[in-house]
Amino acid sequence: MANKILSIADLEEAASHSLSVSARDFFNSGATNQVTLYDNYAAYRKYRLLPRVLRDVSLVDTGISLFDRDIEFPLCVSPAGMQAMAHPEGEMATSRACAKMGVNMGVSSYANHSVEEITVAGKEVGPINHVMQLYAMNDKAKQERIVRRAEAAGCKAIFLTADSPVLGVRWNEWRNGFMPPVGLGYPMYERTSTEIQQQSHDDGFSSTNSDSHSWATEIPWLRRVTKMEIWIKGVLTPEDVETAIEYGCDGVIISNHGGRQLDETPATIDALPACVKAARGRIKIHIDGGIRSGVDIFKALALGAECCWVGRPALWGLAYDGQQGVELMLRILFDDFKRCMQLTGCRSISDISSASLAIVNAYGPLARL
Ligand SMILES: Cc1cc2nc3c(=O)[nH]c(=O)nc-3n(C[C@H](O)[C@H](O)[C@H](O)COP(=O)(O)O)c2cc1C
Ligand SMILES: CCCCCCCCCCC(=O)C(=O)O
Repeated sequence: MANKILSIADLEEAASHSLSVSARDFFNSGATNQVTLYDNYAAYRKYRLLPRVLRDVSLVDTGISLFDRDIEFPLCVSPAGMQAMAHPEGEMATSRACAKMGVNMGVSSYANHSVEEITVAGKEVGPINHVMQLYAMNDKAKQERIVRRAEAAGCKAIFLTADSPVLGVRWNEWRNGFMPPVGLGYPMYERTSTEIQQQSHDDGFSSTNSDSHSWATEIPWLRRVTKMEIWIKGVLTPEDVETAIEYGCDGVIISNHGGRQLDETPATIDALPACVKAARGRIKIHIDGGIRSGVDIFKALALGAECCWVGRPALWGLAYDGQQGVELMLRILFDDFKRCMQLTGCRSISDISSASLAIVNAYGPLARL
């Protein structure tokens, strides 16, 4: 079965056969008109690779160091909620697959398994670092419990999701009357399945989530309650990179939540260069959104990202074949990335730069960056 899946597009297609329409649309869709969802992927297509030839690429080092540990290649799995809707083992299977393939994982606050279960599952397979995704919440005592549980479970960072004061407009959820399947809870939110079923998805989010969040309320508060690194997930502008630096944050994820929050925000690969320029090396810059091949990872690094994250590909892997499906997804991206490095003449991550990229110009020859 596995040998028919050669690309992330193959995996998406295969996954769609094992998901209900409502679950598939929940995972795959973006907000309103799906403009950003599409752009995230399409924007990568305007770059072309400029290979340097006759270089010895027999030994290629794809690794980077992240949270004081080497990972196999510059890719991790983004926090995404409700993974047990894709496979009963949900986030535990994702964690095991990430550990097996030597990459890190983000744990969503809306995970169907607890951070304790997820971290243990991964660590039983091999070395792995986790980060805990967090929303600003109305109930600060509960928010603090999530942070403390994550730290006690060994998470290395908080990824504070900053793009979601309210949920994005998701027509698919309204059309399908989306509800998580009966039996699935949100243990980090201390919500049982029975409680979840009593509210619409949208109402559930707005009842727990704080829309009065701000840099001044969230970051100093987080610094007081944890020693973990603090990263801001959902940054798209150089101005917010600067603010993250002012507040002493450790990193930012250039992200538009996979096109699920505000539609018609820029593709993340288009937002990246100005953010990298503003950062001037003072804060770590990672990226997610629309990354579907090793070539996309290479392009993001060439434009200045230190590491990439993928959301939906892991969900498709899970839906296709649980832990093995997520491993397959990571293997496809690893093999493609390594091959791309070899074919562009890069022996290590530090060899990857904008010199390897050109931009398609509709009116003339390719333009060098
Ligand atoms: C089904 C689903 C659930 C998600 N849940 C969360 C979440 O709970 N918290 C969060 O910060 N981001 C969440 N995200 C966004 C991802 O972390 C990530 O930013 C996005 O999926 C990256 O885009 P990609 O799916 O194109 O790779 C979710 C994404 C999906 C598809
Ligand atoms: C406590 C009940 C809340 C129910 C709302 C869950 C919303 C999950 C949002 C996950 C996410 O970020 C996404 O993109 O989807």
